[in-house]
Amino acid sequence: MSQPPRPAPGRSVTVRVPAKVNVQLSVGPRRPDGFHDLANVFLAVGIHDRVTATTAPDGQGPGISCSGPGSEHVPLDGRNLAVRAAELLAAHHGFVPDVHLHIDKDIPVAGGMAGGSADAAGALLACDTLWGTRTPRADLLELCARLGSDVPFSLVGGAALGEGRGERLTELPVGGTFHWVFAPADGGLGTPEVYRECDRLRGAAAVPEPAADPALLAALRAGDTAGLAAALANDLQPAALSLRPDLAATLAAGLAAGAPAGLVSGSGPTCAFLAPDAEAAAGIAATLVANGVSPRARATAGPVPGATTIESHA
Ligand SMILES: C[C@@](CO)(OP(=O)(O)O)[C@H](O)COP(=O)(O)OP(=O)(O)OC[C@H]1O[C@@H](n2ccc(N)nc2=O)[C@H](O)[C@@H]1O
Ligand SMILES: Nc1ncnc2c1ncn2[C@@H]1O[C@H](COP(=O)(O)OP(=O)(O)O)[C@@H](O)[C@H]1O
Repeated sequence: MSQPPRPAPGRSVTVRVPAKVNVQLSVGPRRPDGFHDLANVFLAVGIHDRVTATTAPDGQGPGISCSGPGSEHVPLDGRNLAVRAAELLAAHHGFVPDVHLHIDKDIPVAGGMAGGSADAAGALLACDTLWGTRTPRADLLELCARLGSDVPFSLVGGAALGEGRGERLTELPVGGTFHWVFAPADGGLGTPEVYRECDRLRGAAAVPEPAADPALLAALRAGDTAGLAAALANDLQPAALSLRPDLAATLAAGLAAGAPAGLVSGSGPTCAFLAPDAEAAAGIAATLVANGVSPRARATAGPVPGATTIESHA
């Protein structure tokens, strides 16, 4: 094994990485490998985790710590996707990583907003910058796809259509800013469990191949909130509602508070609502907090950029 370029101890790089909402999640039949082909229209939104990579003493492998809401549910060992990302990047370049990773979480954990994927993409970018390994973008995207289906999008951000498992991205033009309210729920939903429930609910019914909705893509391109509201669709929503029937009341409460449309974000249980503008979004979030439906409801907007270095002392 070769040695990494070794910045002085204590050098650090901080990357911020956005959450996502799936404005369309079209799920095809279960594949022989257990995954499902998707037409997954991702939008990156302004809720971010921060990943800081700091040079650590030799020979210890990656260390990990985590702060912020829900951090007690994040594994602090080799199961952590950020740790796996650092190990994978180091192996790609042929060395053993000596790095400490700190994750400052703001993305709801196990919430259907790709928090773990964000941390993986953030760790890849932070370590690549800290180590000066200058990994080509195409290689970084390939490493992302090995870490998880959603990880490439966390690196890229903006809006994109994910095909295959969701890892094959085509960036999408967006003609404006969309305003959102996110209503996190207590507890999480396991992604594999939600896909399994989707298959169970479908039973023997024929499942069409997944396809992106042209009306939804046109609404994104035009920055047309009403058009996007009419086209929002999530094939995993019936499964998430079957596992968490309480989410139906959250969706109804968001509409009652004035949102033109709402849906479960990805595999859930976070619910997402579109709003006509920033002021309306703030009002809907305040209502959901005040009536106790979602004490952590918050307003934000998208699209926003993918993983971005915000501090470098390397
Ligand atoms: C549902 C989505 C929507 O964007 O995200 P979340 O809402 O959970 O964040 C994604 O498809 C989740 O992507 P990600 O969380 O990266 O999944 P992976 O680690 O690749 O796979 C975890 C498990 O989910 C299932 N899975 C995932 C992707 C896919 N196209 N088909 C699947 O069936 C498989 O059971 C797989 O073993
Ligand atoms: N860095 C990480 N942050 C959050 N969860 C992580 C991380 N690494 C591994 N996990 C695991 O991944 C699971 C899914 O978390 P997350 O990615 O936040 O949700 P989702 O897949 O619903 O978007 C968590 O239950 C946790 O056990």
